[in-house]
Parts: sequence; C-alpha cells; structure tokens
Amino acid sequence: MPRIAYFGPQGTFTEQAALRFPGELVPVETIPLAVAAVRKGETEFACVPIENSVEGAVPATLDVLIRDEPVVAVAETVLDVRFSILVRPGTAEIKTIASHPHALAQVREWIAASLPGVTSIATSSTAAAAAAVERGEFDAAVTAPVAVNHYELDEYATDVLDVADARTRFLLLTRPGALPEPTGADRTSVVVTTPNRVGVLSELLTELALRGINLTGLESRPQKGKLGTYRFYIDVEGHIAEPRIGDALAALHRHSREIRFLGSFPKADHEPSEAHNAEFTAAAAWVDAVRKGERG
Ligand SMILES: O=C(O)C(=O)C[C@]1(C(=O)O)C=C[C@@H](O)C=C1
Repeated sequence: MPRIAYFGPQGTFTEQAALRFPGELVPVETIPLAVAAVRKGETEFACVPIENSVEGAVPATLDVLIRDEPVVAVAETVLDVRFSILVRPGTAEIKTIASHPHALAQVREWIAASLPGVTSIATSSTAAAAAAVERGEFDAAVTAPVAVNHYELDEYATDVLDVADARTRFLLLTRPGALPEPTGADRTSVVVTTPNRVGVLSELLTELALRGINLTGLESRPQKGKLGTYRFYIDVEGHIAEPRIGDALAALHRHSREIRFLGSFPKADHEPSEAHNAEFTAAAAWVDAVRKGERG
C-alpha cells in the first residue's frame, strides 16, 4: 500500500481529498512538510490543495513546487467546499474565530453578519484551528464538516459559505517517473521563469494559442529576488504525450530561462479536450517524408 502524506492534521479538507486515492494516509502539519516527505522518499505521494474557486491559488503549494528537487502531479481531485463553525461544548460567547486563511476568506461575509466584532485568526489549517479551539486557545474554528468527528467540539453552524458552489482542487504529487497514460481529458502543468523583456508573456501564450491549446490556469508568483520579477504557472488542457502539447512545451522551453514540468494527468472533470492531434501528426509525417526525399 503506497503512503500518502497529506496536509493535515486529521479532519482537513485535504484529508477528504486524499481519501479518494488508494493508500495509507499520513497526516503532516504543513504543505511544505507534505511535499518534503515525498522528496525524502518517506512517502510515495503527497496530497495538497492547489486552487479554490473563490480564493484562488494556494500560494504555499505554488512556492513549494518550484523549490528543491522536482515533484510532479499524477492525479487531481476536486471537492465541494462548505464549512462548519465548531465551538467547545457550552460556549456562550465567541470573541475569536480561527482557521486557514483560505477558509476565513470564504466565510468573511458570514462572520461579519453573524459574529460582528469577532477577531479572525489564521492557523496552519482548518483542522489545526479545531485542535486549538479544543485546547481553549480560541472560541471558534471554521472547519471541514468532518472535523466534528475528530475533535471534542460542537457545531455552532453548518453549511456556512459566502459564495455558493465553492470548490477546491487538490493534487497528488510524487517524484518524477513514468507519466500517467493520456486519457483524452488531461491537464498539463508547467512553471516558467522568463527573461525580463517586453512581450515575453504574450509570446508564451501565443505559442499555446497557435496550437489550439486551451489555457486553464495562469498564476504568477514573485521570483523572490528582485522586486517585479515573476514566475508563471501555466495549466493547459492536454497531455505532454500529444504532439501539439509536446511541441508547445518545447516552444515554451525556448522562451524561458528556466522551465519545470509539473505533470500531465487526467482532469477531475473528465471532460475531453478539443485536440488537433491528427493535424500535428500528419504535418510531422509530411516533414519527415520531405526530409527523406519521398515527398515534395
Ligand atoms: O485547511 C484545510 O482543511 C485545507 O485542506 C486547506 C484548504 C485550502 O488551502 O484552501 C482546503 C480547502 C478549503 O478551501 C480551505 C482550506
């Protein structure tokens, strides 16, 4: 049974996501520690959140993907997100409420309307907030619904959410090895560091557009050196095994100072991507034949 380090402790949304993958789950306190477990070979996989439909990308995950030894995504899963507010039994007044910053951001309006004047406190995860409330450090925690099963806490409110239908996408990461087979409904992810010159981002995007490739995500994160310098995280529909995706990634490589492949894996929605692979294969075969003097 492979071991999966997940962003814990027990009762996080990430644990719910990790349960969808076969393996023995190992809770770890932070996103960098979950990925470090894979890099050190302590676990085969790590499960971490990557983006939320309301609050956007998870910066800790983006940053850890570019550091140290490469890791690649081999699967993704998407969870519906709704929150419970947990308190110690008998709590009469709530003055402080704690959670992961992404969770607090998704219930900000509810807190303002339902608990005016409370102080919001960031914790490492939603479940870490529940543990802290259990210890008496804060009055309430914004958690995943399952957290109530893991901590000696009561539900003060359930189904809390400012924006309906919020969803979070999670990645299953491992060390580079054989890639998942293409399914016709895949996502490919890379991070590119470009030279600092006019128009370079539009050149990258043009390379994708010219090949009919659908962009599903574009994030920038500071390079953390000179102010105003960024890396670009690019997600597209398709698999690196497909000629047009391989061709586009080779083009991105030519435009970049540094490029890191973050994986080609089946999309959680399984919606087939519109591909133009036949045209690419036919074009490559034609060039091949011309080179051999077989075609004009
Ligand atoms: O703290 C947790 O429970 C997590 O799994 C993290 C996380 C996130 O990073 O977005 C996951 C899903 C929710 O959007 C809120 C928090």
